[in-house]
Amino acid sequence: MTERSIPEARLRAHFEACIAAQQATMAQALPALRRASDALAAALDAGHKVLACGNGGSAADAQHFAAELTGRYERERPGLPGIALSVDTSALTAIGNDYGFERVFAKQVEALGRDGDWLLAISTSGNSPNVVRAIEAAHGRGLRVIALTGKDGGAIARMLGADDVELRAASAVTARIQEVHIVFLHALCDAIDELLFPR
Ligand SMILES: O=C(CO)[C@@H](O)[C@H](O)[C@H](O)[C@H](O)COP(=O)(O)O
Ligand SMILES: [Zn+2]
Repeated sequence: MTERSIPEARLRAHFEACIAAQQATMAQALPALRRASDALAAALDAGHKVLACGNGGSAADAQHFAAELTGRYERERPGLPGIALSVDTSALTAIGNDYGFERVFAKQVEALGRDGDWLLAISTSGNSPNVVRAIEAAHGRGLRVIALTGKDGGAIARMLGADDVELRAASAVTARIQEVHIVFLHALCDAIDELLFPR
């Protein structure tokens, strides 16, 4: 076992930076989060579905959210239609191999997306080309977009329409942005439960 030990101050700094990012985001994102919550709940209530995509940690977030829709969040309720586009290795490798990695989500959006569905597009930089292409495909298929971003919102912020919603984490650090994104996603789950399945 190593005799080296990480200073507690360094560990504390993670929490402090996370808290600061959460507070800065809370100060500016609640109206957009409310709009996203209401829109998503209404779409699911009308029988539409959510497609979710992102890379790396954001792929995990997309899967996490889809699982909370199809399974459950905090209360017992019927499953809701959410599909993560990052989970099908055959689709990812075939589309990536045949069309290029930039098309891995877009091609699935074209195949699965229907008018009235929503795309949950997650990118901390707002610049991942395959997420950008997924949003283009979504717009072409009549889907609206909830984009989870950070930094300056990147290319994604500039391509959203008036019917889309950007939820931007107020941080320039990828890890902090991801931590805020998880709060956004759990808040959306809670709002969906509260609006569609009130206790
Ligand atoms: O989780 C992390 C870093 O915390 C990484 O896996 C990270 O998600 C990857 O580098 C992604 O490719 C970053 O893409 P994006 O958030 O800029 O769209
Ligand atoms: Zn990470």
